[in-house]
Amino acid sequence: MASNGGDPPMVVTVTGAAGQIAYSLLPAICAGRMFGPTTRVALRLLEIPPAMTSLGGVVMELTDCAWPLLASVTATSDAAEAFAGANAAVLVGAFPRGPGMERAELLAKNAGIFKAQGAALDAGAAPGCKVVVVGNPANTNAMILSHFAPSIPKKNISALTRLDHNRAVAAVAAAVGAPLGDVGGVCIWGNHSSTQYPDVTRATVAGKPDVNVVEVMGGQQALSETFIPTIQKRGAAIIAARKMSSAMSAAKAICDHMASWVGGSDGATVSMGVAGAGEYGIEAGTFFSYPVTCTGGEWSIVEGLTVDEASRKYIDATSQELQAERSDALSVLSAAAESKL
Ligand SMILES: NC(=O)C1=CN([C@@H]2O[C@H](COP(=O)(O)OP(=O)(O)OC[C@H]3O[C@@H](n4cnc5c(N)ncnc54)[C@H](O)[C@@H]3O)[C@@H](O)[C@H]2O)C=CC1
Ligand SMILES: O=C([O-])CC(=O)C(=O)O
Repeated sequence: MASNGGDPPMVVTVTGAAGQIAYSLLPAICAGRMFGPTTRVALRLLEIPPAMTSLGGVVMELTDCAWPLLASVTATSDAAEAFAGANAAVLVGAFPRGPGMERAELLAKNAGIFKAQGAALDAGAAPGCKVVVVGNPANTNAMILSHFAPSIPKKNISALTRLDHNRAVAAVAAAVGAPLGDVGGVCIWGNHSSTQYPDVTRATVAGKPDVNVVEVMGGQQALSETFIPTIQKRGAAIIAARKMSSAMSAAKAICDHMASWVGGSDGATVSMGVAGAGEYGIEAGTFFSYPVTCTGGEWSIVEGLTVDEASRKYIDATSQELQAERSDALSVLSAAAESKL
């Protein structure tokens, strides 16, 4: 991964910086988990005014950690200040869902945040700024953000589905009794929601070419009845248990997402919510989770995969949900924006 030892630090904006994901994420960034062990970072932390006192405490803690890679910290409730010169932006700030809610129900609360922050990014981000949207509903919020940030290339905006990917990899590794790092070929298709399709039909185990992961996991019916709904509903299970949504695992996934994107995925397939060009029959421009590889700071959708009939049904269902969320976003946002989204 690139070093910037003698260069100006990388400007990294994190929104929702006083929230629970950020509390796990910020130390991981400062420890080099996102941009590597030699890249210094200048953190720009954005919060809403009522959370600024709490954010002040987070800043005190970051300072007290004495991170060698932390060049500076700015805490602000001004989006223009937070995004000015950003080389990377992690958009966490949003309302989380509570027990019994679907993520799409957050749209009415969160759409306005991504409209405003899209405009602020558009005005101030550094050229080449890489953006990951975490706040839910993440795919649709990424679409809204992209619309209001027309100067930022769509390829530089993404939605986080790496948490779902990591959940699926962990489940496969446990099922086949292999180390996590040996599992490959797993991916998440579609929306970061309960319609997502965690796909293990091409999963492999390094050094064990004879292992058929689908068979070891009980065959297609068992996948449909157990594995797939377990991954789809994992976020809800965590909320039911913690009374708060996932945070530690979300922070880890955000670091993985950015580390793969910036530093490369070493040929491995990972999952990112990105605006494709119509691959696999998905409407072009939809922020859809695809299997991707990353190299040279760019993601590429893995093309030419065979999609079996069962997989196609799941992919179509999650695609339809995203189209419905898009319509909901249209009705939530202003009439002026509606005609163009
Ligand atoms: N894509 C994914 O895989 C995941 C997404 N999430 C989502 O991430 C979001 C944040 O989750 P948590 O950190 O647990 O929530 P949290 O409630 O602990 O923290 C969110 C923070 O965002 C702040 N905030 C609200 N509006 C803001 C704005 N306009 N600008 C800046 N900050 C703002 C709040 O003051 C709060 O401190 C939620 O929408 C949650 O559903 C959570 C886990 C995984
Ligand atoms: O489920 C939620 O609302 C939080 C989240 O996105 C996840 O844990 O995947």
